Amino acid sequence: MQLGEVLLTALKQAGARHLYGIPGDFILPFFEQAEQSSILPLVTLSHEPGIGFAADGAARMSCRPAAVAVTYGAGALNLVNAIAGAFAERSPLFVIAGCPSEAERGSGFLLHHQAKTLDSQYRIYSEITCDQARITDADTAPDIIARLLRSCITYSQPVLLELPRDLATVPCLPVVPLSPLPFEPQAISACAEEILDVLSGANSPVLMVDVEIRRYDLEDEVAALARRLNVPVVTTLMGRGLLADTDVRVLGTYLGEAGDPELTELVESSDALLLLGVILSDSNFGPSGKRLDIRKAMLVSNREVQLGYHNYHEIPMGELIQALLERLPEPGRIEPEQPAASPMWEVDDQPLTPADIAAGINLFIADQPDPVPIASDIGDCLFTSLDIHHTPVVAPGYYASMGFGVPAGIGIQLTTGHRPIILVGDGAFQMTGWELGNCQRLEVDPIVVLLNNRSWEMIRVFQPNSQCSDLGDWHYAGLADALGGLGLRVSTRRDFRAALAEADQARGSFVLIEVMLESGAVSPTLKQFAKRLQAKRSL
Ligand SMILES: Cc1ncc(Cc2csc(CCOP(=O)(O)OP(=O)(O)O)c2C)c(N)n1
Ligand SMILES: [Mg+2]
Repeated sequence: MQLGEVLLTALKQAGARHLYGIPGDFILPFFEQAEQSSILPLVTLSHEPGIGFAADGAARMSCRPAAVAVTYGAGALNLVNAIAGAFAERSPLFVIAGCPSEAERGSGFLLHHQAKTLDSQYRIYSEITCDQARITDADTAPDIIARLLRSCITYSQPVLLELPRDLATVPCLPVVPLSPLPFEPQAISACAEEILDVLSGANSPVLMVDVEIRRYDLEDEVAALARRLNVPVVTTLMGRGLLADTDVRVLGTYLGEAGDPELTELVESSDALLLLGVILSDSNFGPSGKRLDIRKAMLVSNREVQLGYHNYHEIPMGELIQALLERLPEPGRIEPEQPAASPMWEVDDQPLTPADIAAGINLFIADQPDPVPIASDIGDCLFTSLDIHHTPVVAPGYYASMGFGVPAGIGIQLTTGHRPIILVGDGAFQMTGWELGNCQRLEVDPIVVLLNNRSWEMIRVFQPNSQCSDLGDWHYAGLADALGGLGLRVSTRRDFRAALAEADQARGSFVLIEVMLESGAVSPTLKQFAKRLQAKRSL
């Protein structure tokens, strides 16, 4: 096989389902191989940020690595922000960036697409990937690819492979996958027993879960652990929607003083907080009323366990959860929780609020036979998604880059086959919403709920007299037809309900429901969140 085909085969064997990318001359031989070999279906969008967010959405929802291929310099550097978000939020993306051949490097010319030096791309990516390598010959290529795949999967973070344009087509031996990184079984046992000691001696233990339990595809195991521990379960902001496909009763999302007071008190007064897969970020803990005493918590994250004043190293979360389960009795029969009665929703001519959007979507999801995954962008749509019950949600709640929602929704439908609902504000839609123009060609048909408040409202919440936040009214629903979809502009609860029903029947093309919000209409959670964060910053 040729090196490019060996790489595609190894990516497929590691779980990648598509190759996302935008070509350029430095990566063109590899693109040709991808097209001709069909080892991985090639997905192109219109702009590298879109490609990165789509691959990220696919990786997060499938719990498998996603592959992204771009050209040298202009392509790879255009992709940087999406990869930085994947790095921060622990999403396993395998980035293949074209680069000059040895002969071109020695030409003495400044090469097109080069930044400061020929190695600038590599150095920039070293800041947003957990491992990097440049292929220099076919002999070492299989081991390099095997190492990068193991790093990508082990740490659930992006890696960079630089592929010189002249090497994609050289003959190459297959990749032999590396065995998982070693760990110490005794350390796993000691750690599990210490955690169980702390939990059994506690008065108010609480289990908090976050994105890593999905990244390592451990939601079912965590659900079994929650049943056996029989302790209250909450998620972080980023972990919203976790365990939705299990029978575990999740009490809700911890939002500190911006959230439910009882849940906040339960978490902040706990004397044994087990943080499984939790990222200690300001978005997850910023609005905390009193500073969480992390020494009273047990943090399991990134192959480390922090317990009181000591740490365990190289503790794979899956191995630890298995060790805990082995030491806990099977639970008694648990009555499956009756699904919460869908809130009665007045279908009237009242103007829509963000809370109405969540209520309408909850009712829509309750009527659907298939799962309805949610992709949310940043803005008040993220806080609106917190009120959407029991469905998997993918959102950049920590790195918080705008533009994630629409492309991520496209990637989610490509990888799961389920029609997603995409929540996006008008500002973020202006950045990457145009990728909807690719839906017909890609045969995906997401339902997009666009919160049009004609403003960067989240900016205005933090800076009320902001003039620059005014965006004007772009009439987004009117653009849908030109992009190959159906556009519906709504402003009342009755209209929104009818639009969702119409969208449900309109398969085969995206449906853009443009929700007109009154100026200043924001979710109570965003208001509280901003107030809390500002109060802390002014200390
Ligand atoms: C790539 C990037 N550039 C700027 C920013 C900073 C920001 C965070 S939220 C926001 C306004 C979002 O406006 P939108 O209309 O989408 O939503 P809403 O607030 O509900 O009205 C900005 C500019 C971020 N997060 N990412
Ligand atoms: Mg807006």
